[in-house]
Amino acid sequence: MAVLDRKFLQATWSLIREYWHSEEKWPARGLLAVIVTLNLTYVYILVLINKWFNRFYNALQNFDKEEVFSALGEFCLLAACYIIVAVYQLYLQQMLEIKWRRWMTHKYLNNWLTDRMFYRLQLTDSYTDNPDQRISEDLRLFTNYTLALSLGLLKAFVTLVSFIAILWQLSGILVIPLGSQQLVVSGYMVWVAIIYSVIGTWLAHKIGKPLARLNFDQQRYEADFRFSLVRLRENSESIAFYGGEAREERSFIARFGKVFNNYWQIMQRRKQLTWFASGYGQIAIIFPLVVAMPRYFAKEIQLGGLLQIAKAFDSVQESLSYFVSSYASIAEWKAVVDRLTGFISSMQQVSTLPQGNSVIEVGPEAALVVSDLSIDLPDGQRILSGLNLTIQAGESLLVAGPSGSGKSTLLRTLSGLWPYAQGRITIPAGHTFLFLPQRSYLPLGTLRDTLLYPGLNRPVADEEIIAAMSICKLEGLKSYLDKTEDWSHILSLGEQQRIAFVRVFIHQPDWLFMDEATSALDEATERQLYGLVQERLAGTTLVSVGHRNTLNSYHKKKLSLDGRGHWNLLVM
Ligand SMILES: Nc1ncnc2c1ncn2[C@@H]1O[C@H](COP(=O)(O)OP(=O)(O)OP(=O)(O)O)[C@@H](O)[C@H]1O
Repeated sequence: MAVLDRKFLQATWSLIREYWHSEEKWPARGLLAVIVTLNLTYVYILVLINKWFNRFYNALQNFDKEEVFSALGEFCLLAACYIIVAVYQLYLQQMLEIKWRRWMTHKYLNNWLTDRMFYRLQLTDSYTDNPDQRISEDLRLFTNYTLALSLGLLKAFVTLVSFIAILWQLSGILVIPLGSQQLVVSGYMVWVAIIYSVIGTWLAHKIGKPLARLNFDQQRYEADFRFSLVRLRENSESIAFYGGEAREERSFIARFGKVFNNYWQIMQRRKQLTWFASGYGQIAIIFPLVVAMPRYFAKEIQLGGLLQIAKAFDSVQESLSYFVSSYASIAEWKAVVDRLTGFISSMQQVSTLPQGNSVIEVGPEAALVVSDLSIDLPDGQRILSGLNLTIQAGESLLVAGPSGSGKSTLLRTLSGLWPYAQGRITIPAGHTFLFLPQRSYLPLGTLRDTLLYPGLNRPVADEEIIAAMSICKLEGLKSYLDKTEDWSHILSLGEQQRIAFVRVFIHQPDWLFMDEATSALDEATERQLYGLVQERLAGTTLVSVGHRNTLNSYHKKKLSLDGRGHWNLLVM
């Protein structure tokens, strides 16, 4: 099967092997062993039921009442075992699946969040669409398909071996007269089943091959469509102000158009596959009876034998046709593996790029020393060239310059986020740093969680939080500390910026970097907050980015950037 090529199998194996060699390997392997045993038991019960058919129908044909009732008793026993095995087989398989998924999800989340991978992925060219979907959806599908398909394959194989033996015994010998010669075929029903299944598999492959690509695309289009809807929800107010509904609707319709068109192609393919698979399945019901009938009419076998042959043929044919019946699932599984492999290789590619913090080192001085620092854009354009700067602890610096001149990018570089920088930045050992972006991030959760974000390694009493809220003029919100809301939609931009100042007063960092952190506030509030920072965090070094002239008076030095690489440092 070209779909299951060597490269795909290698990629799948490298996805699979991690869990089975992890710290959870022994419980997982134990559980798998139980599931495999149940699968084998299941096939064994099927073999017993197949033999039972012979006994029961022969008893019926011979009007042997006693034997019929005894066979019915045997059937009850077999059915009870069958039910127990079927229930636990599925239950334990699902248990293994969710444990495997949990392990993979934790691992992928960790990889995505370590070394700011989530940020660096979107900075680089190595574009991975919807990483969130890789983690939430594809890992689920991967564990589900991998277990279902591999256990299905095992079951098909064991069924095949068991029933080929039975079918071979039951087939007897077929003698085909060829003129004056005779062709003697042993186990002819086995050969018929093999030919029937090989033709079926080949045809299913021909018809179903494009499904792998189509399923891959479908997942991506669905995710893009969903993501655009989420963006509307998140930016509802801006869109409503702009009156952008018509533009949004056009874009939704265009995205959904891709979902629709791709699904339409999937439908067509599935229709062809269903035409074929159901026709193939129907023929399989009658085909063995017809082929085995000559021996029945020749009175070589009884009715029970005929039915047993038909059932055995069914089992052999069904397991040989495993690829036909699971073609759609295999195609989807391949799409999932391709997406996960793409995601992993993007992460690997990004991890080989220089880290944003590769220019940063820790030094003994209580100062931040920038030596010969140059910053580029991802396309190689230089926006800052050869910056030399020393900020002593306790000093204050304002970074100014026209919009787009690279002020925020300088802050990103100082915080170790921006990978396109050369030179050296020495930061003081043991000092704490806090960076406030222009748009304060408000996580989902209670107001208390939001105010303490990203968390402290000491307990913070409510009194301390409320005191910080009061000086930032947010005491009106103190009754909402335990309320869970989407705060970024409720609070005004100015309130959100004041929340960032509450964080400053609670975290009390040694170094505070603020990127236009007061841009949404009136000048009086800005003055009050800067005054409070100078008064209450007297030892804190302040580095601000901003346009307003009012900021000049809170800083001792001013660094001006022009966005073409030049810079100028002024002591005020
Ligand atoms: N992830 C990115 N990929 C490509 N270019 C980027 C990226 N981030 C920023 N830039 C570009 O870098 C330049 C500097 O951006 P930056 O945000 O540092 O400017 P700024 O001086 O802070 O502007 P403003 O005052 O408007 O906030 C801009 O031209 C911007 O388009």
